[in-house]
Amino acid sequence: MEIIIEHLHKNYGKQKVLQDISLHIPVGMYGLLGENGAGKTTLMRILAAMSEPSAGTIRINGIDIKNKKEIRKIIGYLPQEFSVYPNMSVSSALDYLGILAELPKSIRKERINELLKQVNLEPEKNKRFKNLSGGMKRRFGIAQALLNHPKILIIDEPTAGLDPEERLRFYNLLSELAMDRVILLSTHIAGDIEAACTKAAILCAGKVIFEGNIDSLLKLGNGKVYTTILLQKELEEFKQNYHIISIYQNGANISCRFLSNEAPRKEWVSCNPTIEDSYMYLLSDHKMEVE
Ligand SMILES: Nc1ncnc2c1ncn2[C@@H]1O[C@H](COP(=O)(O)OP(=O)(O)OP(=O)(O)O)[C@@H](O)[C@H]1O
Repeated sequence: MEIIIEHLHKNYGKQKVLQDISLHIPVGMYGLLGENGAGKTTLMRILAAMSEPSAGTIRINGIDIKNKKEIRKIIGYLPQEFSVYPNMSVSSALDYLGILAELPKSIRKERINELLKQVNLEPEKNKRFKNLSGGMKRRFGIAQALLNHPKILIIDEPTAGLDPEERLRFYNLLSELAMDRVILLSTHIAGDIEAACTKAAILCAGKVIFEGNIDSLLKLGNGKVYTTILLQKELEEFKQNYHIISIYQNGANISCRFLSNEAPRKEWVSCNPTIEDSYMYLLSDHKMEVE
């Protein structure tokens, strides 16, 4: 089970939304990280056979992406904005989607009960969709994506709007599902990738600027992250020279976490990078190269 993408390009008119993307996505959870507009949804829609590439090849479990009918049989897709008829109950909405997914009537009821258990929505099965919490709606979204036992699951921004507890529950569910599947999930939150994935790719303005293990992503920030104490009046000038990650006001002083390529100064304290730090470092370094 794998997704192999080679030299993929996608243009919308003159806009080059994806440029020369080559990725190998194996079994397990794989993160696709990037800022708003980086091209994550565009890539996912192409992989879900809902949009056509402008150039390049994609094979999913050896099947060419051009073979849309076969591809759709092995893929489950949860789009960023997923909704069903708001007044339908959870179980009848899943039944309706099961009909659309061409699940035979003889197995539909059993499959839906199985899925409701798997995503922990059984107690909610008679609730109207519109009355589910944000996290429950996302879990419903996973259930509908799993209707056909897909070996590949593509999930766009899974935890947008979820509270930390729901987010954790959602990732635990995905981890279970990733044992024997390819799960590709997109996010603009670096912490999500760290919590859930072993491998990731980072997209910036339609190009892959990193691909590899989370550990090697983390290492990119080594020796680049510092904290220092500034006075309020020093902050503006400091901002001009360094990429600030966070600031914390403490009376007249400001504690500032920032990125630097320079040799450390005595008033700076070196920090171990978080995945967010390394991601910010990679993005700012890439943008400087482009400028
Ligand atoms: N159907 C379309 N027609 C024209 N341009 C599009 C279309 N879909 C996306 N784009 C453009 O492609 C670029 C990438 O959009 P995309 O939705 O793939 O980014 P994203 O990384 O998923 O962003 P977000 O995190 O905000 O969802 C954007 O500039 C967007 O405006």
